Amino acid sequence: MSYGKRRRTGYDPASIQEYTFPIENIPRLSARDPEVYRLIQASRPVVISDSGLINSALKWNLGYLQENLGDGSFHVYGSKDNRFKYYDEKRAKQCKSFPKPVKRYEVSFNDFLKMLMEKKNTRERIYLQQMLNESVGQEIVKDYVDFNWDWVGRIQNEQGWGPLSSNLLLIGLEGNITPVHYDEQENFFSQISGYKRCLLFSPDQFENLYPHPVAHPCDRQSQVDFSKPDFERFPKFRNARAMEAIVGPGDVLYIPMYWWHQVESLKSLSPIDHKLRDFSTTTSSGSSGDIPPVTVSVNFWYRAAPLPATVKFPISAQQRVSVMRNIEKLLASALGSADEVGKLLSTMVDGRYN
Ligand SMILES: CCC[C@@H](CC(=O)O)C(=O)C(=O)O
Ligand SMILES: [Zn+2]
Repeated sequence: MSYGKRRRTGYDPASIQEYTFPIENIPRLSARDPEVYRLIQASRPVVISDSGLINSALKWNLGYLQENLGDGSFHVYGSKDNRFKYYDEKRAKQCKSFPKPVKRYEVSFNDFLKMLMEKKNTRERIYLQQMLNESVGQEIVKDYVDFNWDWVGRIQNEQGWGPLSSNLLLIGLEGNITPVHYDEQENFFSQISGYKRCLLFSPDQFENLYPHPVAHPCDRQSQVDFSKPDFERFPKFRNARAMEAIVGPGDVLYIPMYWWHQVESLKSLSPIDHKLRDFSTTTSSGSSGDIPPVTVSVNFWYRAAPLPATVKFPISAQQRVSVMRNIEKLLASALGSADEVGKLLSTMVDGRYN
C-alpha cells in the first residue's frame, strides 16, 4: 500500500498554494490492489492510478474536442478572480442581495476557444463545466462507450449505488479553483490532461467548514476562503485537517458522497499541444498567440445507495449531515422563510442544549 508523499512529477510545485491546515496524503493504489475496494466500501477517498476508466479520453486535447464535440452549447463560467464558487441560479433569483460569484455563458465550443484567447489578457477567468449529452459527435460517443464501464459498473453494483446521474466535462485554466464544497453524490473524479490538486475533508468536519444555509444559493459550499480565512467568524476552521491527492492523466479519485473537496488546477511542466486546426489565432479583439494552458477532467456522479432498512447508532457523519439538512429544510418551510431558521434554532438550543 503506497501512502507515500505528495506526487512530484508533471506539475510546478510553486503552483501549490500554502494553507493553514495540516494535510495528509490520500492513498494512491493500483486497481489490482484489494485495499482500493476496502476503502471505497468504507467511503474513504482513494486515487486509483491504473483503472483505465477514461483511457479512451486521454486523447481529448482541445483540437480533438473542437473536431468532435459537436455543435451543442456549453456552460462556461466566468470569474473576476480564480475562484469558481457554485451557486444555484434559481435560488439566486429569490435572493436579491446575493452578489453572484460567477457569470454563466452558454456558448459553442468554438466560442469557448475564442473566449480562452480573448480573456487571456483580461482579469476574467473562465471554466467550461458541461454535462456530456447526446449532442456530442460520433467519435466522442465511441470514446465514451470505450470507458472502462466493466470496472466502474462492478463497483457501482457492489456498493449498491444508484444510477450514474451525469458526467461533467471540465475544462479550466491552470490556476482555477473550485472552492471547498460537498456533493450529495458519489464521484469518480477522472483526470484527462494537466494536473489538479484535490483537498478533501471528512464529513465530520461540517462544523469546521461552516457551509452556507441550505436555502442559500451557495448551499453545500463552505463560507471559508482558504486563501484568507476569517477566524473571527469561523474559529473552528482552525481544527480543519485535509487529505490531498494530486491527480494527473489517467488518475481516478474516488470522492465519497458528503466529503468536502476543493479542486485546484496546477501549472503543468510540459505544455500540451492542443493540435488546434484552422482556429484563427487573431480574434475579434485582435489578441493572438497560443491558447492558454488548460486542464481537462470528467467526473462520474452516481446517485447514493438507498438508506439501510435499519438505522445503526451512533449514526454516521454523512447521516448527521443529511439530518441537519432535513431539519433546515423542514424549519424553513414550517416558518415560511429561511430567515427565521437561525433564530428559532438559537431559541431551542441556547441555555437548553449547550
Ligand atoms: C462543477 C464540478 C467541479 C469539480 C471540481 C473541479 O474539477 O473543479 C467537482 O467539484 C466535482 O467533480 O464534484
Ligand atoms: Zn464537487
